Formats: sequence, C-alpha cells, structure tokens
Amino acid sequence: MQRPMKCLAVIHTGGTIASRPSPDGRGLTPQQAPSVPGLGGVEVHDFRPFNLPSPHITPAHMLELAHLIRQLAPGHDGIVVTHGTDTLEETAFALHLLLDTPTPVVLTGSMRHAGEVSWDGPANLLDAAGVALHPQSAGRGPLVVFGGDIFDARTVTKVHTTAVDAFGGYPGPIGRIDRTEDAAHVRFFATPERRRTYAPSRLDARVDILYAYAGWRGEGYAGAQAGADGIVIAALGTGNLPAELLPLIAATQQPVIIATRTHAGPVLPVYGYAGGGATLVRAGAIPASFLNAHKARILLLTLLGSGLGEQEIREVFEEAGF
Ligand SMILES: NC(=O)C[C@H](N)C(=O)O
Repeated sequence: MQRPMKCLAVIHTGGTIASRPSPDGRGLTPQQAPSVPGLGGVEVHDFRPFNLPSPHITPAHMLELAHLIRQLAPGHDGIVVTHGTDTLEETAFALHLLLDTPTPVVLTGSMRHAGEVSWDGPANLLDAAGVALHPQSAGRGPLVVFGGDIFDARTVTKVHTTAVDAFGGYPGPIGRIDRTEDAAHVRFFATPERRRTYAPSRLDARVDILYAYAGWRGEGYAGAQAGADGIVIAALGTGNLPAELLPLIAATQQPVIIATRTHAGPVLPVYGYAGGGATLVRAGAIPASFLNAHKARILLLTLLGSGLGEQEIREVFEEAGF
C-alpha cells in the first residue's frame, strides 16, 4: 500500500541543537530535542535513542545509530540525525562505512543554542529535512548539511569552534540547499565516489591517536604500543616524523596508520630521510590517504571490528576502500 504522504524520521542524539543553559548555572547541557519547523505535507517521526553532548558519543553509539537507521530506512523517505558538532564528522563517517541503505541519511546540528538570538538549529534542521527528502539525495551515502552547504561524510570536517559555518573540508561541499518562502532549492555539484560498506559486530577495539610535533621523540608511544589494537599518528606534512619514531614503528606489531595533522591533502611516502614517509612505509606503516586522523581511526576500528587482518587493512587504506 502506498504511504499517503512523505515520511521523515528525525533521530535526536543531543548536542548544542538540543541544549539550553542549565538552570543550576553549570553551563550549556543537552535538554530538549528541537522539532522540525513548518514541514507541510510531511509526516515526521521523532526518535531519541540518547541525548548526549557529542564529546560523550562513542563508537558503540555510532553502531547503535546504524542499527536504528537500518530498521527505520524501509519505512521512511528520508532520515535526519541531529548531533553535536564536535564529533559529528566521526559519526557521519562511521555511518558512511556501516550503511548501505539508499534512503538518504542527513546529519546536522547547530552552533548556537535555542536561547541565543542567532540560534541556527531550526534552519539547519529544515535544510537537513529538505535534503533528506530530495529525490536526488538517494544513494549518495550519509550527508552532512550545515549552513546550507551539503557535504559528503568522507571529506567533511569541523573547521571552526564558534562560527555558524562550522563545517568545511577539502575539496568542499558537494551541494547546496537554499530556501525561498515556499520551496527548498537543492543542487548537487558532485557525486561521491563509490564506497565499500562493512558489517562489524563491534566497534570496541582500542585505537589510539598520537599527534606529532617538532621535537617529538616518541613520548606517549610506548603506552599505545603496549595497550592498543592499532595506532593512528597525525604526522607532519605528507606523513613524516622525527627520526626517533622510525625504530618504534618498525618494532610495532599492531597496524600503525600515518595520517597528517595538515588540514588537507594526501599522505604520500616520498621522503627518504629517517622518519620520512617512505621510510615509515618500509617499516610497515600504512598511509591514511586523504583521511584525517580521527576518521582514519574510525576506519581502523571498523576494519578491526570486521575481523580483518593487517594485510587486508593495508589493502583497504591503499585502495581507498572507504
Ligand atoms: N555545537 C555543538 O554541538 C558543540 C557541542 N559541544 C557538542 O558537540 O555537543
């Protein structure tokens, strides 16, 4: 039987978009999920699996969200996920790796809370709903909509701590939504590359991220090597490190992924001085391609949770299977 009108699922997870100043003066806390303003002719179903500031979101929450979306997708034309902005890109990328549903899934949030004159929650929510219900959004994988820009989950990243245009990332938005009084105008400029999806039973491996800096001699590395199932390093430039790291990486049994702390561009094994990218790869490290360190971590968690071994993990990163 055909559904009478379009059905939108809105999954609220917390974040500033659900926050208010706490009555006891502690500061902002997630309290009340917002409702989608003025969506005529659309049946909206709200879900609240948890209500958290996004620094409290874990990979287990991401897996739970993926299960919920899989259940909801067949009965809805689009799905919006509201989320705190701090870790939104990690959840978006996890869903990108976990979901193969054609139903559009769109994440959004806000940078200002409901008590501020510049509250951006309602506009972002309405934009996200407009994109989620747009026929051309299907089959593109999870998207992030913020400030009218549409981003793909693989490349989007938070670029500002306070501005309402808080999201960007190289090479930028893949589309745009603008609203006039009576219509939403959605334009896509690019189609995301094909991606592989994975079905891990758990996302509970321990993957540590270490951040490189001038003069790093490997402080903190031993702890990661002793306890983690995998290590991601936010390295320098095209994926280079101080010389002291080379023997440490060569002696590590777990996968070591080399990302970059630079904000855009690939990791390439070109430099041959001790600690240069070429020497790290010869020592067994795996370049993260264009993924930032925290997305490389989500990918490694997903691959470890799917039971992949080191060689298969290497192939996924090398062949950009994400
Ligand atoms: N704008 C926000 O949503 C930031 C908030 N700290 C969060 O990520 O939950």
